[in-house]
Amino acid sequence: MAYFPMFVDLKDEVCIVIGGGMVAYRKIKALLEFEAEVVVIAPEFCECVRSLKNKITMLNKSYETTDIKAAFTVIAATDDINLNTRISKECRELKIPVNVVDKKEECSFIFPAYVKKGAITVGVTSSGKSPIISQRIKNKIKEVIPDYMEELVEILGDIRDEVQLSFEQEEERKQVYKQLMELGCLKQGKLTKTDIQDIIKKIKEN
Ligand SMILES: C[C@@]1(CC(=O)O)c2cc3[nH]c(cc4nc(cc5[nH]c(cc(n2)[C@H]1CCC(=O)O)[C@@](C)(CC(=O)O)[C@@H]5CCC(=O)O)C(CC(=O)O)=C4CCC(=O)O)c(CCC(=O)O)c3CC(=O)O
Ligand SMILES: NC(=O)C1=CN([C@@H]2O[C@H](COP(=O)(O)OP(=O)(O)OC[C@H]3O[C@@H](n4cnc5c(N)ncnc54)[C@H](O)[C@@H]3O)[C@@H](O)[C@H]2O)C=CC1
Repeated sequence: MAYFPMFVDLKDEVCIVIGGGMVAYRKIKALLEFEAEVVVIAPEFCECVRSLKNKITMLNKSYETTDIKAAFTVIAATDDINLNTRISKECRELKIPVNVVDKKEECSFIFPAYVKKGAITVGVTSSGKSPIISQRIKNKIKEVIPDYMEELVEILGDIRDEVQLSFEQEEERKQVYKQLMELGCLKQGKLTKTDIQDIIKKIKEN
């Protein structure tokens, strides 16, 4: 059985992390990279979590059921197995997606190992079977995505409306993107306005 990679927009969504140890820290770092609004609840925070104090809200207390009411998602990352199980149950009752760091069966979603380059994200999962293998595959993938892809994806993203308006046929639109992508890779992301207009013109004329 394999898990489906569902990509979620976390920008400004309230993500509540219960627990303030190293595992929580890893999850917090990931959530912050995707611009979530992170609230961390724990009676004790490790040094790493404390170092993020300007980017997160820290509530120095033990978990209570009412804490999760307004959450978009919850991460149960305490070292107390029974508490993690309770948090999972309470989230499920409220239909809040929950991640539980010590029990895959209690998660409604799991974290991937990922590579992020601007808007490009590659996520790897072993569906809970071996995080260390996911980590290894991620490190290999990191080596093969050129840095210029970040810039190129922005350029191609910015012209979508114009291309949509200029070409009626899907096949023509596809040709525009394909040729721009190939030229963009050749020029390591440095596509100019003239490059774009030339390709659009050439395809219009055909
Ligand atoms: C199910 C899941 C739930 C979830 O956390 O979402 C889960 C669960 C558990 N992890 C455990 C252990 C380790 N986890 C890591 C590392 C990562 N774990 C991550 C995700 C996930 N871990 C989800 C499945 C992901 C998948 O399918 O691949 C990553 C990918 C993402 C992240 O953490 O954000 C991140 C790599 C990030 C990166 O490098 O990019 C390492 C390696 C290390 O520490 O360096 C070890 C030690 C080696 C080992 O055990 O393999 C244990 C046993 C704890 C114990 O033994 O006490 C459990 C509990 C269990 O197995 O039930
Ligand atoms: N999913 C993953 O990737 C991994 C998961 N784990 C699991 O994660 C668990 C946590 O690991 P660490 O962060 O290293 O543990 P830790 O002991 O460093 O941190 C636990 C945190 O939980 C907090 N906590 C305890 N009771 C609480 C309560 N009632 N309310 C709120 N917070 C509470 C503590 O104050 C502390 O901040 C481990 O028990 C292990 O089973 C371990 C390795 C990887």
